[in-house]
Amino acid sequence: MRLALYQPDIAQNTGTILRLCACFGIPVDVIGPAGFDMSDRALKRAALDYLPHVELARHAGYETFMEQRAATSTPPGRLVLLTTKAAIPHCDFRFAPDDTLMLGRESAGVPDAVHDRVDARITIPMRPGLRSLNVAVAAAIVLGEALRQTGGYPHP
Ligand SMILES: C[S@@+](CC[C@H](N)C(=O)[O-])C[C@H]1O[C@@H](n2cnc3c(N)ncnc32)[C@H](O)[C@@H]1O
Repeated sequence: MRLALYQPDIAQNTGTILRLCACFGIPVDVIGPAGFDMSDRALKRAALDYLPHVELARHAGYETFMEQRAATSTPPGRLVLLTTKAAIPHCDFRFAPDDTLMLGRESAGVPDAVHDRVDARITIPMRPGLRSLNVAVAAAIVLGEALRQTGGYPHP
């Protein structure tokens, strides 16, 4: 399991997600350009001292991210997009241990060209009329379900 953040624009959210992934041993891909620098104080405040404990890969853009995935010696697994514009509820989706869960940017999600290129799209069901969850909250909800299904929680 991996998490990918598409052009994140709020440092606190990325810091919170990095801490989440440090705790569960989940590698993170940050797909640029991001709306902040990785040395941002707000990111560090949210991630606390967990940053050295997360495996972080940074990519200049979506194309380089996809090229790098294709270049790995083992098949990269599915790219699963979390989006409010999907029909499959995350609880009904069968996760696999090699899935990469991709989250959109806070301001605009992902562009149509990215939306159309992923292997699967899933949504966290919400009450009608409300726009979306915070990206870090969405990451925690889906990562929790994916780890539960795949037996991927750490076994201390
Ligand atoms: C603040 S939301 C983005 C809202 C943006 N206006 C849009 O139209 O996508 C940031 C990201 O959190 C994730 N997210 C938020 N709520 C979600 C939900 N109910 N289901 C799945 N993903 C969600 C998605 O990855 C989304 O791109």
